[in-house]
Amino acid sequence: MNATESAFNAASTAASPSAINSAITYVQGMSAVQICITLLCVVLVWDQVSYIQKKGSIAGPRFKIYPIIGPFLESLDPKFEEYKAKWDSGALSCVSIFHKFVVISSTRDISRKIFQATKYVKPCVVDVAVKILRPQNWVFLDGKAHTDYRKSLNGLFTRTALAQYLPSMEDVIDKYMEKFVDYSKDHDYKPTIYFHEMREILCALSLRAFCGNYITEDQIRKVADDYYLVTAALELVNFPIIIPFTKTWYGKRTADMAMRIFEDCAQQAKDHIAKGGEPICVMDAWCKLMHDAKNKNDEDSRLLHREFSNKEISEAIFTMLFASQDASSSLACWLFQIVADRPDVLAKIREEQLEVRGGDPNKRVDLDMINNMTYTNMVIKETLRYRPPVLMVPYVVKQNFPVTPNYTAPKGAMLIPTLYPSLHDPEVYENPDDFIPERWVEGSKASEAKKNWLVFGCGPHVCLGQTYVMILFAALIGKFSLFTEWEHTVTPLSEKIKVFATIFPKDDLLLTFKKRDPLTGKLSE
Ligand code: HEM
Repeated sequence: MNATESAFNAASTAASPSAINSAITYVQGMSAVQICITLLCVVLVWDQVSYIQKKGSIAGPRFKIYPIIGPFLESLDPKFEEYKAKWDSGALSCVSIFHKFVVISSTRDISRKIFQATKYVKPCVVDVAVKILRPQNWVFLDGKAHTDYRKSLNGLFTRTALAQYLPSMEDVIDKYMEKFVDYSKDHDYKPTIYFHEMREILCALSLRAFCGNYITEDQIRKVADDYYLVTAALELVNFPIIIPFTKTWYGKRTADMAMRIFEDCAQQAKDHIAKGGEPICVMDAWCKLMHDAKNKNDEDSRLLHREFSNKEISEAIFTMLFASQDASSSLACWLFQIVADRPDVLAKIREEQLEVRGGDPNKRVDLDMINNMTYTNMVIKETLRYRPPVLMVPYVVKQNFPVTPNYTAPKGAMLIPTLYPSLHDPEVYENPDDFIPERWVEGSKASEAKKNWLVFGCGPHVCLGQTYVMILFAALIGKFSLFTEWEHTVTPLSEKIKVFATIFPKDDLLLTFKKRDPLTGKLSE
């Protein structure tokens, strides 16, 4: 240590206690009110300075208009139009709610970069999700642990695996066609809200596909009836501690109930496969993969060498239900509305559906048939583009992330890639706000623009169920088109977007169904 340094240290150690003493004396001279006001001012200034620093050069209010809370009240009732204004305000924009700093990306390339930046980001979940989905759940894994677990699940959603689940899914579709017709009949064929019915059919379809016949009708009804409690508990803004009789408490109770059912189903699937049974659902397929892997030694099989416990399987199945339920219900609502409003589209679907069945409407659905549903598939793709169920996917920044050459997202910030703008990019999709299934013909600009197709995300967390969605919806809309006639009552709110985890028509979808003869088109009551 040199002389100057020792002198400086001596001076500062000597000065510190006296400075502290005078500060203490000053504070002691202040009244309680003065202390509170001073603390409040410090917090307010710190909140604004920290916001301005994190914001840097990106779009967003120059300072927090509502100190501390930011636009918290708006976030309780999110509006599509407000989101859109935010995306239009810049490639990167920000808001700050309480201590959470949120950065939103609205361009295709930045969004893709975020989805793929595993070094810097990981999916962001609300605090209470860890309690409801359980801390050891695979969805909370990151990096290599996540990639390895994903590899063991990917095999459950290949086209070949999905073909095995189709027969039981078709049974559910048949049952619900009758149910919807009866429901409309009970309401004298007057338009009725079908938002809840769509959620129920999708829940029943998922549960049958995931758990096969191990889950009973009563159990399906119970999970389908109560599932909305889980959605409500996992809303972005919710109290992080589970207090009895609050939304989060009901949500956890429902999730625990569903996982108990899934645990029993998992054991039955294990027994079925051990006895040499063929897989007919996701759980069977998982047990079969584990069973077959025992005799193989390639890298992918090694991941399945260990026995996944019933509890673990039940937790993974619950995440699949959780990931699928809202997004699939959103797609169902828009698809039934859009097709009903466009009789020319419905007529073409019907024509194709008869054609792929060789003129026999009662032929059971199989994978070959689905592969030939070119037009039906284009209608589903266009619905997903026109009304993408998931608008944004929240990620959290693990370490300072240079998102662009001019902006680094700070560690701890929420970073949200947006999907909607890429899917309404006029450079790729001419008249992006029009519904045009033909834009998806093979070789077209839209079908070649793979980078814009962000409906299911991209990168290591890309949607596990994307192929399942395309197959399921082709079977679903195909059968309903052949065997039912449904009418949609258009209201001024039908085309407006309501945000409820995913997106839905603002009038909750007014429909009525009648039974239809698939060959003559004759309606019966
Ligand atoms: C129309 C329906 C659906 C849409 C639009 C959709 C969309 C998405 C999106 C945008 C993500 C985030 C991807 C990312 O971060 O890169 C995701 C993840 C996921 N989805 Fe879907 N999804 C749908 C249906 C389903 C279904 C039916 C399943 C059932 C198996 C499912 C299972 C998952 C899972 C497990 C993840 C998390 C994957 C991971 O973290 O590795 N999704 N989905």
